[in-house]
Amino acid sequence: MTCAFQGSLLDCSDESGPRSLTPVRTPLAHGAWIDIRRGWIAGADALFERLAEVVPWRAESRQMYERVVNVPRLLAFYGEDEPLPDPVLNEAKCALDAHYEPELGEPFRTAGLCLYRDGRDSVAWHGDRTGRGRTHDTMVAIVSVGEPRSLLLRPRGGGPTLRHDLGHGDLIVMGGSCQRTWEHAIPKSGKAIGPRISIQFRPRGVR
Ligand SMILES: O=C(O)CCC(=O)C(=O)O
Ligand SMILES: [Fe+2]
Repeated sequence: MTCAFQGSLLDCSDESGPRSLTPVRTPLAHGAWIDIRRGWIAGADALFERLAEVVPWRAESRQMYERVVNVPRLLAFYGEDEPLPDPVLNEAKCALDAHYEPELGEPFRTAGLCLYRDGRDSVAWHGDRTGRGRTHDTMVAIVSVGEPRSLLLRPRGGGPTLRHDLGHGDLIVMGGSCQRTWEHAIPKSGKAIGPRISIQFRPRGVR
């Protein structure tokens, strides 16, 4: 993928697309950290509408003991060579690479998309530990559009839970040892909550 946009466009907040990438870093215990950039994507509501429409959302099911249960969210996955479903996601990936590649040592390669239709959709506590995230430091960058949902983080060995409400173009990057020493979750909510889409950019071999 080529990055055909000028750095200065990033600061053009009337345009849709990523604004300047000026995250605030919070070090966590055990060598993990998170970066947060609120309202990173301009035009996030329109991006939500386009993604809800064009992405081929799939329901997944999972064997749970002797039952097959539906995973309570819709999913789509774009592998390394697959075109992303919206040009703003290309711009976001290029901006993430420009900012993080010197530290990460490699570009982000894949994009996983999740659609939480309402407060009943959720994802249980987990680390992105399929592949290299289990053994190596890495980064997972998540862009959120639509209605904010709480992303919870807690140390794997126990400790207080952190909570960040993410939506409307917010960016969070989980880095360092976060996928193996911490867990994250999007809990169900009993409130009437509108839909949210998250876009997770990951390097090769991290899932
Ligand atoms: O929706 C989110 O922000 C989190 C998604 C997530 O943790 C995952 O798909 O691995
Ligand atoms: Fe995850």
